Amino acid sequence: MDPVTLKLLPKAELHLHIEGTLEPELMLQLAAKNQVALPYADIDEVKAAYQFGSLQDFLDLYYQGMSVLQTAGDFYDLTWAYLERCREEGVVHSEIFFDPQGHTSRGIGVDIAIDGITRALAQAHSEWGLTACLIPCFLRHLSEEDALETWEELQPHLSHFTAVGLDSSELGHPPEKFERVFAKVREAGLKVVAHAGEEGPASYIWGALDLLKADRIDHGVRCLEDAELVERLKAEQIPLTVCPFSNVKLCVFENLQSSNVKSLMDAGLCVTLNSDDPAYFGGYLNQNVLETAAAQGLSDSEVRLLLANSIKASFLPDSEKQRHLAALSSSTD
Ligand code: HPA
Ligand SMILES: [Zn+2]
Repeated sequence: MDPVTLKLLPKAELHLHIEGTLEPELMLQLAAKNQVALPYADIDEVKAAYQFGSLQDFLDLYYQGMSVLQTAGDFYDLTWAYLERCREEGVVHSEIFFDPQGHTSRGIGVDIAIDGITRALAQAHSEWGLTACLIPCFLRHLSEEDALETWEELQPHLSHFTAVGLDSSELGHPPEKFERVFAKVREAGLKVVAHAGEEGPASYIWGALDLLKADRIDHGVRCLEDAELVERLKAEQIPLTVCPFSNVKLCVFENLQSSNVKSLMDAGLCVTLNSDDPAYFGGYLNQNVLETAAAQGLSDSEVRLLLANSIKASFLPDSEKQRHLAALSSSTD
């Protein structure tokens, strides 16, 4: 598919960490403003540091990078820059993760992050009609107790959230560690999403489904190692939010050619493509879609199916889904 056509097609992004949209330029600018010391002299040094051998390598720099975010205005600027990118790329709806514990652990209250992020979301909605959901995630390398405390801190802000997620270091931190806190999340009427089967085994996807009752699986690419799991994901059409550039940068796959996007689609699964942490992984949504389609040999109708899946798998109301799906199917290239 050509880039101009892709830009014009309505699409949703469902796996995007707002802290992972922190471009090196803004990172250095905020570091100078807020007097936060970073181990980089200039933008080239920041970019040169983005060579990751694993998820943990990335996370170490990701948490360091977010330390420059100090004020509500900083969170606003960060979010606004991403939303402008959505406008340019024809993303009509975005479901945005943020990591409360990545901020509270360094003395920045959840209210500061939420204030800045939601101000930018409201402005994009009023200026060009972009819709968004905000999804706080628990950091799985921290304790259950820490997640429970964070859940309490989020209580005054629940009306801003559609779902709660689970992210950070996967291996050694299976979903069962967070069964009780996600029971509270569901009792509060929120949806559940969880990173699973990125670096971790297929059993973590079972855990996310059966114990956390996840509505969607973030990444999930290792599901193909378990035929019974694939049957379950297919039968229930549980969406997978796959992030091709992320998977290559974090060495889950060697390159886009060896990614399993096409195999997941051929297995009848509800696959969506997403950018995860685009400032760190080398590209935003449309570049992920275009380069993955080329590398995997996807036809234009398969690309359209991925975009339709992104709308269907979103947490938008049915009427909004129907509106976007109608616009997608009426646009011909
Ligand atoms: O891809 C990811 N996996 C786990 N945690 C994360 N936090 C930001 N990005 C990621
Ligand atoms: Zn992610």
